[in-house]
Amino acid sequence: MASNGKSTAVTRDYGKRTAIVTGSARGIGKAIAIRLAEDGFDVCINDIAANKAGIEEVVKEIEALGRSAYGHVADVSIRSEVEALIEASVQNLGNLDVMVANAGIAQVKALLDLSDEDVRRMFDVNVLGVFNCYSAAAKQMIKQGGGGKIIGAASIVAFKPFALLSHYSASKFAVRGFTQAFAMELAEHKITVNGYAPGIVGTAMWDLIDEELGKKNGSNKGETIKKYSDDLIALGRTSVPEDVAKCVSYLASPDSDYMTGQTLVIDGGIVFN
Ligand SMILES: NC(=O)C1=CN([C@@H]2O[C@H](COP(=O)(O)OP(=O)(O)OC[C@H]3O[C@@H](n4cnc5c(N)ncnc54)[C@H](O)[C@@H]3O)[C@@H](O)[C@H]2O)C=CC1
Ligand SMILES: CC(=O)C(C)=O
Repeated sequence: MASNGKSTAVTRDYGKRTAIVTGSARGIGKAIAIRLAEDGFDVCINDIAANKAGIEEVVKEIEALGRSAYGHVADVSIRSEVEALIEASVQNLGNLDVMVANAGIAQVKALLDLSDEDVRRMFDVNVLGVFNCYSAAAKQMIKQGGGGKIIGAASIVAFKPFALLSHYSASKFAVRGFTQAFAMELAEHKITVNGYAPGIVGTAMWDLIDEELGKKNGSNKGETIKKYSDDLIALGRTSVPEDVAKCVSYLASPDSDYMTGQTLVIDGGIVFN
């Protein structure tokens, strides 16, 4: 309170900070990258080669906010590409403070129809991809010696699977498991590791899920996501990527310094733990 009795705004300057967000050419990753830039981070935008144009657009949007941005194509399922991503980000933007392992894929298929290749691909991207990001980021942060924050994309299906999304759900359970295990082993290096668990977010991923579930239950485009949202979400609307970005902003900020090993549900009220 100022001496004239009026409250004064608290401004916090955390100095130069950088973050990498994987799978950030679109969707939730893009919203996280933009939110972190608004929070004062310089941001490395990563995605696969097919989304190079998206990477370039997000880089421009962040630069227009007055922050530095650097775009780098890499497939998170390949360890050497993740190592090169981190090295290039450090070279272009400076030391790594926050790694957001956001990239992921989904597939709608009945459990008994899944091939080895379906399961392998899902785990390569969603589990090995997160493991590669967590572990390569941790090594970089330990080398830097100043701690850091590692954050990964889980889902509400990491708590309770959705039918026809079984191998996807299992991959997100594994993300939650790795998040807890990495948190235990990295605490001594002052690195926190947390996850975020969105619910039903209107992105390209749910366009695909809506279309595939619709084919199975005879619904038109847009009807399945509407029905799931109406039936399941207490707050009564489908999530937007910015809902998730606000949660990740907290996990990336010093406000979450005393939290580690947690996976925060941000779903408008579907799963109640
Ligand atoms: N949309 C939703 O309702 C929910 C999404 N999630 C998770 O949030 C994360 C982001 O999802 P969305 O933005 O909805 O998906 P999206 O499909 O719109 O975006 C995912 C991005 O990751 C990229 N990507 C895929 N494989 C990659 C790889 N091997 N290497 C690098 N980048 C890769 C894609 O090219 C894409 O740009 C995912 O991990 C997803 O599983 C979790 C819960 C709900
Ligand atoms: C895609 C996803 O994780 C959900 C819960 O919809």
